[in-house]
Amino acid sequence: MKVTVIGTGYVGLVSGACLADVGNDVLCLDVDPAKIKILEEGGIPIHEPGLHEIVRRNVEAGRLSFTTDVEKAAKWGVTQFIAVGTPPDEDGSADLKYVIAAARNIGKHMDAYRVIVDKSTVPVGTADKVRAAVAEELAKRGSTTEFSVVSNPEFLKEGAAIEDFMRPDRIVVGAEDPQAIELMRQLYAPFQRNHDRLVFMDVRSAELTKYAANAMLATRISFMNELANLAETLGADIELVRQGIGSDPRIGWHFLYAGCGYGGSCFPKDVKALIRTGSEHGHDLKLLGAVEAANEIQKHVLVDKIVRRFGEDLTGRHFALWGLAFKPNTDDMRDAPSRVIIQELFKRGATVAAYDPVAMQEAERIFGDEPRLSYAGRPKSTLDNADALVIVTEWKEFRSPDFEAIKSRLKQPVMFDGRNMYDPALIRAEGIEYFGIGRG
Ligand SMILES: NC(=O)c1ccc[n+]([C@@H]2O[C@H](COP(=O)([O-])OP(=O)(O)OC[C@H]3O[C@@H](n4cnc5c(N)ncnc54)[C@H](O)[C@@H]3O)[C@@H](O)[C@H]2O)c1
Ligand SMILES: O=c1ccn([C@@H]2O[C@H](COP(=O)(O)OP(=O)(O)O[C@H]3O[C@H](CO)[C@@H](O)[C@H](O)[C@H]3O)[C@@H](O)[C@H]2O)c(=O)[nH]1
Repeated sequence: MKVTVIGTGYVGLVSGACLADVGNDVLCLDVDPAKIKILEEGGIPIHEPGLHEIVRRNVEAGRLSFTTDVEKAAKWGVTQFIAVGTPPDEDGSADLKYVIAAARNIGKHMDAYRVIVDKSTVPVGTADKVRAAVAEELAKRGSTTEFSVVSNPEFLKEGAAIEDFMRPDRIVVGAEDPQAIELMRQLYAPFQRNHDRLVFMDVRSAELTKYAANAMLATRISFMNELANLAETLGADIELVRQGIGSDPRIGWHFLYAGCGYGGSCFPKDVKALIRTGSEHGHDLKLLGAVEAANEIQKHVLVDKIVRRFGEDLTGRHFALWGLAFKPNTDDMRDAPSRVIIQELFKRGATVAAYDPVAMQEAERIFGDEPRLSYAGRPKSTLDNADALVIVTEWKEFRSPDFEAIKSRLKQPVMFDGRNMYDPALIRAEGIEYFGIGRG
């Protein structure tokens, strides 16, 4: 099938590459010429494990190409995936300007039946807006070309995006037009391993399903974070509590890790957008308001611990910080807790030496030539003259650190572990003063 994917970010590029990998002819469009140039030259604008290889393979096979030409893109695929960003607007609602611009470009140039697939995370009712925008552009040029609009939200996680796309738990498709349903069934047939993963529903339910999933996951995390803070005061260990409740299949093991807050490009913005959708329709989603508020508090928990240990005024203090990305295996720092932690340390007069396996370039872009922030090529090199080590992202390479180096190179052996990577008893036995999240 000829497929167009609009937007070559984390979702668009992964979707385009995976759809090409199962034999489709995919054209990826982006309005950012710099991104397309990188892709055309064989590079990858983002860090996502396995993505480079799959892109390279499909470009070489002639199944995957890139363009900034909106007309070519609209005329290419019978399915047109919209996978552009939907960042929060000032009022918290999802800003649909990129989605609508993409839809208009399709309407301006399409010359045959098209299935327009909303893959971006968009509020309920967006398919109607996309349909109206396309219809308006067609009407302007007197075209009666037919089209369908389908909702097909994406559930991939950064860092595991290829695996998630290739072996999805479910593929949600909101569609009403039988021709569009059949096309989506054909397109996704190669991704259905041993059972049917396609869940067909009406468009509005599909749009809401995406927000429901993210809001539920964010709720679990905020619940565990609040409980961790309570556990700490009560002298209980949240890690043991996690093990105690996760074994109940009604609760399950996933997404129960307390930490220094959830970040990324999805949970914060999607929780906000769902709250906003609720209020627009007369529903005060109190639970989600609390989820969001608890997460804001949680992003400050590590600095609160640092202040309790070193005092409110951190002038002259220097901290080693491991992990800048919002989670491991990505260079994404959108809404990353590290950003809040670093700013809060600066505010109190401290300086920071940071290490991250892949996100340091992104941090340089965000912080510019900030003199209070330096970067090290290795985790150990951040430790020299630092008052304490602060761990913000649970990269695998931090799992078995060199405790001797931590003890000898820090001014005093103090560790703040924002992801509960270590057993407090073992770290303390090493002679390191240890502060985790909710560890009794
Ligand atoms: N990142 C994730 O893990 C993830 C997972 C599931 C769903 N989503 C959702 O998918 C959507 C995309 O997210 P992302 O992280 O891939 O975004 P991103 O910011 O990484 O990429 C979006 C891309 O779209 C391009 N773009 C914007 N307007 C365009 C237009 N009119 N035509 C062509 N290209 C255009 C931008 O230049 C950019 O390259 C969002 O709605 C997001 O909520 C993201
Ligand atoms: O037990 C947990 C699990 C995650 N997190 C944090 O939660 C955030 C989000 O993590 P994760 O969900 O793994 O990453 P994303 O790539 O943001 O993926 C989420 O958001 C995507 C975009 O909508 C969805 O497609 C995915 O299904 C959904 O998991 C990160 O800051 C994690 O550190 C915790 O604090 N505790």
